[in-house]
Amino acid sequence: MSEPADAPAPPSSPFADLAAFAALPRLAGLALSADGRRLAVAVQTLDAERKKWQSALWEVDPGGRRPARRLTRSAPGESTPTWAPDGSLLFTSARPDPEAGSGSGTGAGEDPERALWSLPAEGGEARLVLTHPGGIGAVGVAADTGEVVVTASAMPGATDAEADAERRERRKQAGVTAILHEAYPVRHWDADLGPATPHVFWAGALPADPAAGVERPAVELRDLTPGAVPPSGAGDDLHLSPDGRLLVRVETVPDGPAGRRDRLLLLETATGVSRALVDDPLADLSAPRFSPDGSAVVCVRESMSTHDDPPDYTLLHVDVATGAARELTPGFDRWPSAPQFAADGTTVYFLADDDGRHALFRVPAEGGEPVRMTTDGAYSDLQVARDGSALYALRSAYDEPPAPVRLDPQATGQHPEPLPNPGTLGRLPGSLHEVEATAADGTPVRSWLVLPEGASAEDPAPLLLWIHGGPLMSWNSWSWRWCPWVMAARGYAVLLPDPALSQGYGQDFVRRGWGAWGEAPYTDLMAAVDAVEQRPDVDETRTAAMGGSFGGYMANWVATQTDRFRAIVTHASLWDVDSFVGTTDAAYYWEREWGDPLREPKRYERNSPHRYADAIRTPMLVIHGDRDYRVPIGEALRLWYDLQKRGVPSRFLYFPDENHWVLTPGNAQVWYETVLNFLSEHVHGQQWQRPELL
Ligand SMILES: CSCC[C@H](NC(C)=O)C(=O)N[C@@H](C)C(=O)N[C@@H](CO)C(=O)O
Repeated sequence: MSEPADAPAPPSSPFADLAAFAALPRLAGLALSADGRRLAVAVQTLDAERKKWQSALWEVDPGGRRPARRLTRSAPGESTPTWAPDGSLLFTSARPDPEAGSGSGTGAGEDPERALWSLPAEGGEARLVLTHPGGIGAVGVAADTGEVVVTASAMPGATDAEADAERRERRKQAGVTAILHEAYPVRHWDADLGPATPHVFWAGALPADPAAGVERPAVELRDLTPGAVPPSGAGDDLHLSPDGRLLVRVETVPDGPAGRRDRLLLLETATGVSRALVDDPLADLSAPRFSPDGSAVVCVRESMSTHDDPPDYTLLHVDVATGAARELTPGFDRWPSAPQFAADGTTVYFLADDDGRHALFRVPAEGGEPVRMTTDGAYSDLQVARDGSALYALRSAYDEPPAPVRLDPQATGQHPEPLPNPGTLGRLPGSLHEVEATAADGTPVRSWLVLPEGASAEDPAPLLLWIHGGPLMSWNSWSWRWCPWVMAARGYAVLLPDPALSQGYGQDFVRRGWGAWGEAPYTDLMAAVDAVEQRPDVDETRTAAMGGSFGGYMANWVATQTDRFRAIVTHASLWDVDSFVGTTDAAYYWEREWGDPLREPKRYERNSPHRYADAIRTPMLVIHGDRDYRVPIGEALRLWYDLQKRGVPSRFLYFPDENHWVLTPGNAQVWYETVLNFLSEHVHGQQWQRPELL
């Protein structure tokens, strides 16, 4: 948690200048080399034209001594860093092959698809390793042998890359982009599913660099999933055993006429023969990881939610030979994720939301009590040193963007050591506090509160309630997309509450809001606002509310229930829950909770904001991207029409080519600019300023 330092705030905080904010480096995707001596991290920065974020790979010293250094550079950028046991660094990139024409498959004059590249251990130029007409997705490397699997989308009926490329070309030449679906679902986030389907391909041992003048041998891809069928295909969630003999992967299978669920498959890489490892009709399985000796797999089991019960998560320890599975975290009242074995296989590390943090835990592989190892912050990309000496991860917090850290594999209560990296920020324009309110039923509701510099009883700050999405999530990590510091730099206090349905407070806290989104989640939010409005440094007469996705649902709901806010911003929001559930990319996910609207209309009638549109008095800013398949654009179109029809002062910021998020720097800047101008108009009573570029 940050407290204001004695030194005055730098006058030119990047959070006060949207262009400078967009230019801050953003870190993601950490990878530790097999010898534990090198870390690679992907760093996004603006491209030369400031039109897109470009990802490059940087090396970070695990010892914390040497400064980070940039390893790769190209206009399309590089991502998915993965070390091979020989010390070479594999990554994916859509950069052109300097040797195009030598049989690499990326022809001159065409935009190449994302391919697999290798940067030699000793440095020098990266070389192109393999391509596929559908582009390379995930990359898996066997820890001991260095053998490689990749995922790539293949056209139906194509038996090799040549046939695949030919089928794509025929569609292109004929001007056909249509997709014929015969099964649900048809879209995912912002991607159309089909006609190509993801497959897993075996690349095996990658050939060593040839001698000068000798042509590089082509890598043959063998399809390990020839039966992958639309719409789901073979996903990216997979892991190779250390000896490369086995692959464990998540397979999505039909669950009823229009439902899907995920099971674990075990596959022999030499033969492609596979068997179900965990196939549970009442649960989704994910995140499988082999033990260091390959005899066991640890994975996440998510029980399928029902009309009455939210999902619950646990870790399974599965014996590879017999398929016998046992729960590793029974009775643990948090939702474990991203499990991994310790170097000696005796312990499993995992992450879980806990009390406004995304903490690192460990549990004995034999089973036992999970132990929380970290105090503050949110961890991801955990890397286990093979000699057991250290753990590495990206750590962020509400007041710190993701950065690499070193952790002790044993200690609890850790404040890990930060490693030199290119993403370190200067001072933030305010301070972060943790606050607690009490709901009407006595349940504690905790929130983060960002206070701008100078907020005091003499000069109280206007308040912005920011509601998180999910809804089964928690405010616990840095967000570039929902950055409260941009608001703090303009003098707003920002309240980030975790109401009923949030993760990290136990199953009963989720259950309080299940199927009743307009009840406890809403009243918890109001309790949190009531409590901070008592503070002398917060101005209870100048308040606004905003949220995205489920948070947008809630912003809409708030608009229908109270006039206490001066303005409401609703991004990618659900308005008519019935139409949302039927048109989102995974309708079956939501119908488990909400029910079929024709047979069980009650929840829809009680909790859908559109039914209470007549009650809205608060000015609203509606924001939506047309390529949002999670919350389809129809929600915003109808909300906007309903507001206009009723004469509610409102504006609609429409992004024709953005998705659920806003992913380009220019659009992200006008997103913040429009939101800030809308707040200035209604919270501060200033003249509306139309952003110059809109
Ligand atoms: C862990 S909560 C479930 C997320 C949910 N998943 C599906 C399959 O729909 C989801 O995407 N919910 C959105 C409506 C939402 O609120 N998304 C949040 C979080 O991803 C957002 O901030 O966009």
